[in-house]
Amino acid sequence: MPEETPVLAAEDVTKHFDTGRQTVRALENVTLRLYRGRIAALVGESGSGKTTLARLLAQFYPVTSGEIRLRGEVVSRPDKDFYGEVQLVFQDPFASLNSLRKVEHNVRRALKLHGHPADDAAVHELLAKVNLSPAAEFARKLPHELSGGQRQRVAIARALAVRPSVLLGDEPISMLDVSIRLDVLNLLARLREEEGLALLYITHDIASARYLSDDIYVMYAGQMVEGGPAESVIQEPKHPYTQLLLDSSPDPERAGGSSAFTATAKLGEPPSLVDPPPGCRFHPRCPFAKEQCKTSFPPRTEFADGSWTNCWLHNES
Ligand SMILES: Nc1ncnc2c1ncn2[C@@H]1O[C@H](COP(=O)(O)OP(=O)(O)OP(=O)(O)O)[C@@H](O)[C@H]1O
Repeated sequence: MPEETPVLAAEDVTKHFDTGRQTVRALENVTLRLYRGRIAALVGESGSGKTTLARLLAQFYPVTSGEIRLRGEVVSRPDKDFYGEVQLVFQDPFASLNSLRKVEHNVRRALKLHGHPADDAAVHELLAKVNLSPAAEFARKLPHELSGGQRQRVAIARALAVRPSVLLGDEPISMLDVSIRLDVLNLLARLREEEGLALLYITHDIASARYLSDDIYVMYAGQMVEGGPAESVIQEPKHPYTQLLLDSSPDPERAGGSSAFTATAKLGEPPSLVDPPPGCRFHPRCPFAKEQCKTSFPPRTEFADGSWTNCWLHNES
């Protein structure tokens, strides 16, 4: 990952939700950095904290500890300028669209809100940018008159209207028909290229992460366990959990194969985050777990290929 200052970063972030009766320890000391013109994928099972991290990055709610930094500066209270830079794209495109108003209204509103020219030409240009053409025709439709993929394109156009430098995509294709998922991924890749956007792509599908991203981050039960250049993480996964994810996602292009998991790959449930296992939260499912793993979370070990992991198997101390 590059040396330059990240556009947006979560630094050593912890998030606990206090629900009154109990505390959900959703994220523990997690760091993730997004760079201009790069796509980072965040992968992990359901409940690993991916959405929570995206929402912290988008400043939907405050961190329990740690920092969110925009171009190196700590963001203490999000304002209009922050949302001019950071936009979220949800799993369900309806979440960010006013379903009672036409596409053009939805896009125009975002343009106006951030002080950009909001005439028809500006609206049509954005629709064309997300491959909705003829733009004038799509502009006059209501969200429910579109297919899921078209609706997600409108949601992306609406996010782009703000001219952000960061786009956070929370499972942006998982509700779409399989046949058009690739189109939307390709659109995101093109926007990264053409607009120099920093992109976060959240998914539980490590194969699509490999397809789209430059960097991959792997999270398990609220702990960040591995990260690095996508090919290093895929071809030489260091953390047993990453190996498990790969083993349960067959990929003919991946060289070799691991591991101690083939027999046990689907066994085990992610732990409770109210009373999570101490140490490395993966240890109850890990066939390589040592005593140390049960008591303390390991420091990061870095590798020559640019990847890193937090795993006692790779730490001599
Ligand atoms: N507002 C909240 N109050 C209490 N607990 C919460 C809240 N938001 C999230 N959690 C809990 O935090 C944990 C992480 O949830 P999160 O939605 O971030 O996971 P995820 O990896 O995005 O999963 P999914 O893929 O299912 O969306 C879960 O145990 C969830 O129940």
